[in-house]
Amino acid sequence: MVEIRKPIPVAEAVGLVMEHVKPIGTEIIDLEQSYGRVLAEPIIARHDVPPFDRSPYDGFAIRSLDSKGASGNNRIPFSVIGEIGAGYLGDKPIGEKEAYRIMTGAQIPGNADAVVMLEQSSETEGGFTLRKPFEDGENISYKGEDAKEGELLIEAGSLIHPGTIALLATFGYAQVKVAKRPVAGILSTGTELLEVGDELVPGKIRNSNGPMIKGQLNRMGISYRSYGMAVDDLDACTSIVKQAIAETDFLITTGGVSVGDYDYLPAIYERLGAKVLFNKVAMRPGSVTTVAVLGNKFLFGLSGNPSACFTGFELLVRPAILAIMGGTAPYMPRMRAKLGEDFTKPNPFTRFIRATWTFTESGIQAVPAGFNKSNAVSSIARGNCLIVLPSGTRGYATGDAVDILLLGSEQGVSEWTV
Ligand SMILES: Nc1nc2c(c(=O)[nH]1)N[C@H]1C(S)=C(S)[C@@H](COP(=O)(O)OP(=O)(O)OC[C@H]3O[C@@H](n4cnc5c(N)ncnc54)[C@H](O)[C@@H]3O)O[C@H]1N2
Ligand code: MOO
Ligand SMILES: [Mg+2]
Repeated sequence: MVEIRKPIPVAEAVGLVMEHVKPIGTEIIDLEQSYGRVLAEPIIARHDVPPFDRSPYDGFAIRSLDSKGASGNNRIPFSVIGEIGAGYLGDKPIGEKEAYRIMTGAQIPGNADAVVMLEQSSETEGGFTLRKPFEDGENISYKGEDAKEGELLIEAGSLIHPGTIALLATFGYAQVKVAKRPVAGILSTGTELLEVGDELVPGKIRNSNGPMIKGQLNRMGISYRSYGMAVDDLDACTSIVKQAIAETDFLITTGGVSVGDYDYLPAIYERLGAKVLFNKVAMRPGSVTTVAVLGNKFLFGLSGNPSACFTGFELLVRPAILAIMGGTAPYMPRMRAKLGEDFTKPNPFTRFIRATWTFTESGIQAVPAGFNKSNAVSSIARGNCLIVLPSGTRGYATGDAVDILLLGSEQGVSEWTV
């Protein structure tokens, strides 16, 4: 008798996975290796930025009071007493109608309080003239205007991107405390599978899920151990899964999770004593996506169907990995878009359609990326988002407003909204 599985809503599946996340701990690494890692400490300004009043332009540092009354008809002459390039200091105080020639980034000297851009001056022998008055503070970039010492700038749990690295470098973090990265195990199951380099033979197909999952992990900077491909044999698969979960922090398997005669993952979870969180999700593709937990490790049983496998990874595995690393924005960003094509099929489950979003005159439009069944591989090679069509309606028409989830985005969001 075939097992009848009870589908749970996608949000519930995501919630169950997130409830079982165990943080992986932290380590200290070189700043230059930190791209893509999750910050394990907040960034608090160690000093003011900029650390001194400085010139935002190439020009002349003056005392504003000396420019009072300047106009086209009343040009005021200044004499230049020295030059300050960025990195140098002006040591003499500025006297009446005196100025330093100053370059962008240089510290404002003693009693100067304004900067005249080179373009705002007419150079003369030994100096320049002004044709407009300057205010106290005009063209000064003030100490602390960007960040004040002690200010909380970035929270722990944020993903380190190139801008974060710039901020850390500004405060002298040659090393930074980040979350450790879990190591994934990957196993593709299926007697029908050939290696990528093999010639096709009748009844067989090449393993595309294994390489795809590696790509999805690479995109996140997560390393993995590959356990290759396993034929559908319960004993052999059980021992590979056992070994894999002992050697890695979590295991992703593809295939063998449905109700077929050779779908052995459910039996393997039972043999290992793993707790199955769910084995049916009200989504398509990926309804058979199964997640189990053994000790503090996840066993992600992704579908063998390529589109379902891809979607299961993005919706359930990716946020779990980010949360294991303490990431506080683990979900794909969402936008509203106009559907670019009719989608008339009824929707018993929430549908995730691989699509391309573009910006058009009438706003953001999302067009499905072609053949969209669970077993499709062509459409996963196209597109940049997933259209979300909630269940329980009769269909969708061109122009309907829909949610889309952005794929491949470095920055995530903290709330699951589908
Ligand atoms: N009686 C039922 N049959 C099926 C159901 C169901 O509810 N009742 N669910 C269907 C759904 S939905 C999906 S999705 C698939 C899931 O199947 P499995 O996860 O068990 O995966 P397999 O049976 O191993 O393979 C399915 C399909 O995918 C191909 N495949 C597998 N591995 C790979 C790989 N590494 N690279 C490329 N393609 C792969 C495999 O050859 C099959 O065509 O079950 C439905 N059936
Ligand atoms: O798990 Mo399936 O992808 O819904 O066709
Ligand atoms: Mg199957």
